[in-house]
Amino acid sequence: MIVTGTFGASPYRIRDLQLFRDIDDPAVAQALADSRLVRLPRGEALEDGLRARLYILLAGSLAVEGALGEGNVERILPGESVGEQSVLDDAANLDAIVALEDSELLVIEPDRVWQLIDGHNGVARNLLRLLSFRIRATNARLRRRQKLGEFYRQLSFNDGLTGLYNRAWLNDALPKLVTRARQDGGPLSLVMIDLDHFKRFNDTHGHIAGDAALCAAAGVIRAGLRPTDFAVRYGGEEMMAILPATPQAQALTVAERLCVRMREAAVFDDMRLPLPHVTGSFGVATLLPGQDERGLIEAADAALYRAKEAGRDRIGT
Ligand SMILES: Nc1nc2c(ncn2[C@@H]2O[C@H](COP(=O)(O)OP(=O)(O)OP(=O)(O)O)[C@@H](O)[C@H]2O)c(=O)[nH]1
Repeated sequence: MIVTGTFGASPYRIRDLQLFRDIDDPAVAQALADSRLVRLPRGEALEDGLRARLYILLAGSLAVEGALGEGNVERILPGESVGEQSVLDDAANLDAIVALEDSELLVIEPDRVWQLIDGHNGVARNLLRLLSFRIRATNARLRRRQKLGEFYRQLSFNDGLTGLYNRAWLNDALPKLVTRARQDGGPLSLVMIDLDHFKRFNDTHGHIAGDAALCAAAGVIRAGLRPTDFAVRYGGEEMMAILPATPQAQALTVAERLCVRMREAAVFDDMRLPLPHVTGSFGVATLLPGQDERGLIEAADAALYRAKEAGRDRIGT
């Protein structure tokens, strides 16, 4: 950063600067006459950015990476200012300010800023307008970020292939569902589902056809549940249906329905040629008093094992 002179000796005029918009008072220009001008070569950072000063860009352009960080860069163009908030609350300016091209800035020391605010209503009004604009812009950015965060959160809870909830979702949601069931004293059932001889299906028809079969099975499960139930891909070719407020007998009916529909579901690969149907084995368990989510999963797993042992394509309890 190189000091190049003073504002009074420069060709710049206050009417071109946002903070002095609509102010045609020679006293304001006079108050700025001995304020320094500095040159910031392209790529260089404003080193004394930690000091509470007001900078007005006269030529060039700046990138300001604000407190929101993470690539949230604001571009400052000639006539615009940075640092006004630091001057007002006398706090360090933590923004990283870098010249995007060779730039020239007017530096106004905090005492001078206050002098201008106290002495000229127009400056105070313009400053309020600038701050209001910044608050609005920051709020809009935060809202966008919040929406994006929610979008990625949803994405991180879904299985990319089948669109069902994934294991991360299960780890987060199942303990809550168990706690709620305990508090309400209502039943909670879980159906563990495993596609039969899926290795053979993959080996015979290829992995892509296997993916299509997984999607078809997921579609059967999703379509066969109530809106209050949850369909999860537990891992590989294992899926799960979580049935809140559902006693064992009703859960068995649901599992039976899914088993029949899976047996009948058409599976297509990319060539749109129908492939052999896949079947599934189902293990049903209902939350017992004192049981936690782990115990519930283990009980459903054990029931699934019994269905496999009994010949597959059926329900185990
Ligand atoms: N196409 C495809 N296959 C998968 C995916 N995830 C797991 N698999 C396959 O699923 C198969 C599971 O095989 P096993 O665990 O031996 O079970 P199985 O052949 O279904 O046998 P049983 O469960 O005893 O009926 C393996 O071949 C895995 O490669 C996937 O995302 N896509």
